[in-house]
Amino acid sequence: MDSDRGPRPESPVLDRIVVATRESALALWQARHVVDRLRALYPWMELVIHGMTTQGDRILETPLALIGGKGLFVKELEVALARGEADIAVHSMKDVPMTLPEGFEIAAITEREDPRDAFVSNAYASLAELPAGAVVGTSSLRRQSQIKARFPHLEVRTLRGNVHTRLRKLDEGQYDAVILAAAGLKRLGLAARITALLTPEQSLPAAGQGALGIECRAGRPELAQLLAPLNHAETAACVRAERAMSRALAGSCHVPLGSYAQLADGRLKLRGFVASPDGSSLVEAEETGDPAAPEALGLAVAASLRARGAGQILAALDA
Ligand SMILES: NCc1[nH]cc(CCC(=O)O)c1CC(=O)O
Repeated sequence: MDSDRGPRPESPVLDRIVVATRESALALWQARHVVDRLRALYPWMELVIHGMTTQGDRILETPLALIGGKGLFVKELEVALARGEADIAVHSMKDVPMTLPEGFEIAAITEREDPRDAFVSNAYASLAELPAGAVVGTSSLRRQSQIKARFPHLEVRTLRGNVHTRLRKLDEGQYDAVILAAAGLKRLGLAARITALLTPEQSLPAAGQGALGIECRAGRPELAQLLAPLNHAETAACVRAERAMSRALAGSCHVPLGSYAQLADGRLKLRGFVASPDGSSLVEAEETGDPAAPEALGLAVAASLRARGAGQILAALDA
């Protein structure tokens, strides 16, 4: 029973996968990327993209931290999975809450694109060159706290919307510079807009930045098995360490924190920071551990941060 999609197994358990995605240009790129990879692996498979608008896309002016966080980009896609309207959802791992709701799993984490933050400006070459009072656009507490701690003479202003909207607001002159994820710009063919890449010392990335996660309902082993080849083991180890650190510090987008792991010489190195939103307090820590036990490393860095005063910063946020 060969179809025009090429040879297929005698009796496939699954011959159609519906992919739920948001409809921003970046989300669609990410969904198509996963579809292309699945098509290369399973040419006989029918692959359907199911575009959806989420709360996070509808509420555009308010900083996400004030309206329920980045989970707003994920929840509606999970409802589609729960209802059986879609089989998988493709997310930027940095938008995925640190604890998934019961009944869902991340079946694969794809190879990381550039995890760094990018400085984008039409007039200045780098953060260091911005004059006192220059206006930098970002709505991420993580980026804001680091800029305020390291470049206290700059003014940080809210910037929301999808990648194209943010660049338009820069080009209209509303900001002297904006900070965006390099991964998003590169995926959208906008790498030429990157004025400078920020080093991890200037702006430590968010947990999971640059990696995609493929989510499905738990308890679908036949689906999980089809997705497994898309998992990139090194990226997954890094992202698991980063997320464990963030989770241990009650990570959400209400908390300015960053977490960034790298593999080198068979060891996993994880750096993290926690800061107050205005950057007046910022603590950093770094530990090295076994890539086979990434969560343990995440917990170790969280403990180091607490030993350096992260607990007080977190307590002040709750107050
Ligand atoms: N918060 C929105 C978001 N989620 C993921 C990315 C970029 C791609 C990625 O990190 O995988 C972006 C845009 C940005 O932060 O500039």
